[in-house]
Amino acid sequence: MTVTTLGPCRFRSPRSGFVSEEERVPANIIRGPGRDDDPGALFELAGPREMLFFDPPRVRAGIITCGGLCPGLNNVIRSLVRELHGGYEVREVIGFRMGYGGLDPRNHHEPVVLHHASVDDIHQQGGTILGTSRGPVDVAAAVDNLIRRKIDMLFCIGGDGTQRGAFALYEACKARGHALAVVGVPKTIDNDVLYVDRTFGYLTALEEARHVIDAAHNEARSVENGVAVVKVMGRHAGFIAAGATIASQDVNFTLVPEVPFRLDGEHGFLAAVIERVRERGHAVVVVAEGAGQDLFPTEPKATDASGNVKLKDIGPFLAKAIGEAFAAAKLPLTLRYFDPGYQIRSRPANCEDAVLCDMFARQAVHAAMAGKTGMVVGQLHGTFIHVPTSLIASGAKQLDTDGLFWHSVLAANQQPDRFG
Ligand SMILES: Nc1ncnc2c1ncn2[C@@H]1O[C@H](COP(=O)(O)OP(=O)(O)O)[C@@H](O)[C@H]1O
Ligand SMILES: O=P(O)(O)OC[C@H]1O[C@](O)(COP(=O)(O)O)[C@@H](O)[C@@H]1O
Ligand SMILES: [Mg+2]
Repeated sequence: MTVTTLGPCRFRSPRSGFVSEEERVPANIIRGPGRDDDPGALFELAGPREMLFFDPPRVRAGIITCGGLCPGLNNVIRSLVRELHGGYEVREVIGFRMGYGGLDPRNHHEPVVLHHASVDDIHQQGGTILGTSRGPVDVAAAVDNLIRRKIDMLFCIGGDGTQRGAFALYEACKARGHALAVVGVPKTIDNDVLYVDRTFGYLTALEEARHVIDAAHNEARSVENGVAVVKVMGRHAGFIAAGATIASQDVNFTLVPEVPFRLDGEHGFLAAVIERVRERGHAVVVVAEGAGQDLFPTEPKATDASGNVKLKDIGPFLAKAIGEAFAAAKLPLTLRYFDPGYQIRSRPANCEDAVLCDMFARQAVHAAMAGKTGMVVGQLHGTFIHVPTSLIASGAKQLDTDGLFWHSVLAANQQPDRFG
């Protein structure tokens, strides 16, 4: 599975610790009885190349952040800038502002020049110093701008949408005969990117979610019949809800998009909450924002500026349903509702995410210098790889409900496999 390269590599790299172009990382590594020996896709190993497509002192690089916030965005920006300037001594690094919209000069988001010193302490801040946005950009105008500014490589830090956008820019540049290395760094706290073991920001999100769950647990167990509902992010995948449940061990119900559930009936979710409260006096519910969407009436679905379906708000819906169920059962209830989504994703990166951000960023620079394009830095089995953008953008990762991770959730919260 080789990624596209802009052309022959004629310049010697100033870096060391080179990896070979021939080294490959298999998608499947488990062998044994009943297992297919097929290694699956073989990905290029990420890392510094001895020979480069670009002559470092002539390089002009661009960086952009798109989509929702995620802990570690500034860490990635910093390490990109430091690797480009410090590792390769490139000519110029430009930060495009406010997401893809900032590539179109008509939007008047003047780019900033990023120096070694200007990114000095940005990794200590949450958010992104460049700004971000959702919504389309005029690709022709964006490419005109990139060509006019003589940008050789563009680092696109973002989720699936950003990587689709990056691919559109790469294709448009190719059609215009401009050799642009477009390299993606996968971002999302949802951790739902294919061919990436763990996206940066995810562990910080778990840590923050756990603090909120601790508070929810304290609130619930300090009153009579206390029920706390915590809604966490996770549009199509329940990795945050599941991971926070395992980390906390105080959650009693975990609802995720991958496992549909029924509210009513003898084996429904509401009966289970009532039973738990009757037995133990309190309950903590963690729900991913994308869970239970089929419980809402089907109607034409609204989308945000990027084309993402706007989800129905499952948190208050569940809280209301729990309130009604307790009233019908004539049980007193003290309900506490927590919605910490923005509080979580705007945090600075924790230690493990900070390490991951640095690693992703530096591999992205090595790839771009070697002229790799239309690709995203991925990670499988703890090893950094090059993944064609088309493959990353072809789908999304979800929880494996037969896997160890989800089984650990069920072991921790003791909820049944299915409600209803
Ligand atoms: N299919 C697509 N083609 C081109 N650009 C896209 C596509 N999908 C999303 N984008 C753009 O990528 C940017 C980020 O997308 P978004 O879905 O908001 O966040 P994320 O990258 O985190 O998934 C937005 O500017 C959006 O318009
Ligand atoms: O930023 P918005 O528009 O409020 O959207 C919230 C969404 O952003 C996220 O935090 C991240 O989504 P993206 O990775 O697509 O940017 C989701 O978990 C959540 O559904
Ligand atoms: Mg997305």
